[in-house]
Amino acid sequence: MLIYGAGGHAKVVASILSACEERVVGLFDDDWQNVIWPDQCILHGYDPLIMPIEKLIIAIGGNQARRQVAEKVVHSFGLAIHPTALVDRSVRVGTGVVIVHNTVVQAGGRIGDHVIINTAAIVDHECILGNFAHIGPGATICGGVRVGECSLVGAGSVVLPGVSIGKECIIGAGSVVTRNVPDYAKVAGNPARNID
Ligand SMILES: CC(=O)SCCNC(=O)CCNC(=O)[C@H](O)C(C)(C)COP(=O)(O)OP(=O)(O)OC[C@H]1O[C@@H](n2cnc3c(N)ncnc32)[C@H](O)[C@@H]1OP(=O)(O)O
Repeated sequence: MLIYGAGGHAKVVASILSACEERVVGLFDDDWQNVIWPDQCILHGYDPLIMPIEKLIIAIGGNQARRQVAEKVVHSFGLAIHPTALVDRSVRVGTGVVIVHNTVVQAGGRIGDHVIINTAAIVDHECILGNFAHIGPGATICGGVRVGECSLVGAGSVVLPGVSIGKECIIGAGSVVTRNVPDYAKVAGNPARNID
């Protein structure tokens, strides 16, 4: 597997791949000359001609940055799903998705492309997560929730059943989201309110 990015999230992705006994054979980073990476692999700026048939994961936590990289990458995308993640077999998982240690994704879910479901998050039944969404560590997304493209649900937040979060929203860490959230909103607190 190739990974793009060399920060903290990339280390988590490498840990997942290692648990899956999959080797990181190359790492792309825009600042590759300054990258110190513990394992031996090719380090380079993005180049579509390097190992063109190897799959790639964009290991960048920032949603907008991950989307920008996806627009230029020519490689096809892989998946990184930690063996401790419980993903119901009915869940439709997109491409480039990263599902971290000790997560649960319940029946009937749809996970868009390049979504991150971070450590110990719970995504309950029939949730729809848009492309490039990020569910932060320890967040609980109750049943039937929608999270729009490129939105972040901050660490430890709770989203109540059936709530719809628009695109490019930020839900502050530790929030309780009780009502629908419009596109581009930044909300936080219990109950979550606009903080822009
Ligand atoms: C592995 C990983 O690390 S994955 C990382 C996942 N990331 C996260 O969970 C981080 C989520 N980010 C946050 O919670 C941030 O605080 C944000 C994005 C909501 C707000 O950040 P900023 O835009 O910089 O806002 P800022 O810090 O200036 O705060 C604005 C106001 O909102 C309040 N506020 C900020 N965050 C929160 C929060 N999580 N809950 C309640 N209130 C909050 C602040 O106290 C401040 O209130 P005030 O104006 O009365 O003083």
